[in-house]
Amino acid sequence: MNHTTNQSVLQTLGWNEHFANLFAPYAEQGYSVGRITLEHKRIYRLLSEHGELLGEVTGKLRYEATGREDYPAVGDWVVITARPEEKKASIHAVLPRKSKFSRKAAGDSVEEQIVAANVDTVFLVNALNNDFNIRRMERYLILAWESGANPVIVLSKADLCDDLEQRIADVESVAIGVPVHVVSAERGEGLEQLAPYLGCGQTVALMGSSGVGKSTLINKLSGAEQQKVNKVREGDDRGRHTTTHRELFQLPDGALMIDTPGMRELQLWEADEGFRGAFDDIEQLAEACRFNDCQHGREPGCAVRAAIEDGSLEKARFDSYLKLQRELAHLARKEDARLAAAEKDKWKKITMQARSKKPKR
Ligand SMILES: Nc1nc2c(ncn2[C@@H]2O[C@H](COP(=O)(O)OP(=O)(O)OP(=O)(O)O)[C@@H](O)[C@H]2O)c(=O)[nH]1
Ligand SMILES: [Zn+2]
Repeated sequence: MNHTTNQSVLQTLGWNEHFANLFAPYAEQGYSVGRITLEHKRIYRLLSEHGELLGEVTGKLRYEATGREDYPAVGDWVVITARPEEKKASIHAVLPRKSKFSRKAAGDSVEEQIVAANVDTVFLVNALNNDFNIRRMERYLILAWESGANPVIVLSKADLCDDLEQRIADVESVAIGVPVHVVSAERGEGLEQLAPYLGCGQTVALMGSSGVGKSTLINKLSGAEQQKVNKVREGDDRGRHTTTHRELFQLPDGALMIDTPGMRELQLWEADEGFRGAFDDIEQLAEACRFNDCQHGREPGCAVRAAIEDGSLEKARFDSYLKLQRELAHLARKEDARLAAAEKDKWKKITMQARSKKPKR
């Protein structure tokens, strides 16, 4: 492959100048680059200028990793040496992420797990039928603002809604400045509004609870025939067909869609910035409180309570603000405890090493 073909293959995967600059020092040393489409037990599927490869991280990367977040995630650009004849690659490094969605890793450990990286736009999907939930939307907005991707609200199942105006007004009251689009995937209505986010090389992720219509939407955006769009059929060496699962895949118009199970059930992870972004209205009100550290309880001169009393701030939104704030504070305390334990552990190891180096008497 000549240089221009390589570049154009990468561009269809979302490569751009930003990543090219980060990659430059590696390029000089002869490394290639790939984009992760699937992770399973630390085996990675990736797309590259050499086609699709199975990747494994090098011992050096593993050695230098301090936590799960240092390993590749779906959507990551990784520095590789490719062995195209074996369809394999060694993964040497992960390029710094432009955006990332994190959640607490499963189990008791308090560890960050990245479920999607380098997402340009996240579609926050909420159904307009009985499942409609404005409080859930606030939670998704925190995650979106924290991630660094641009949130876009997609209100689905428009065909099942008869008070559309009211619903849109409700959404706009919590999603200040966020684009809102109303669609019915089933009827194929409103989907053209999503086109601007789905240009060639753009990466889009879907977030929304079970049953809101994410799969239906993906199917519609992928063209009608494909039932399960993230299952791509392809021939293997023996000419039989095998089904390959991917969590990052290309839509016909050239966008990259990320649909990981992790995105579908994202729990809050540390999100101070995201919290401030999602509750910018309340944060701004709070600036007018008499006391800097006003808790908006019984303090005199509280601008937030005044806004609730005069009806300009909804009580339910304020309650939600407090609840999410508590949840994040709880998470932060657990994380602090984990860091303290890790620090203690480290010193224990160092002390033990020092002891073992002492000459035996
Ligand atoms: N009336 C109506 N029904 C829809 C629409 N979109 C999806 N549905 C239906 O809603 C149900 C759930 O849709 P899915 O696309 O499977 O939802 P999902 O978000 O992918 O759900 P999970 O896979 O559980 O996360 C299905 O029965 C769809 O047929 C729509 O625009 N209108
Ligand atoms: Zn106050």
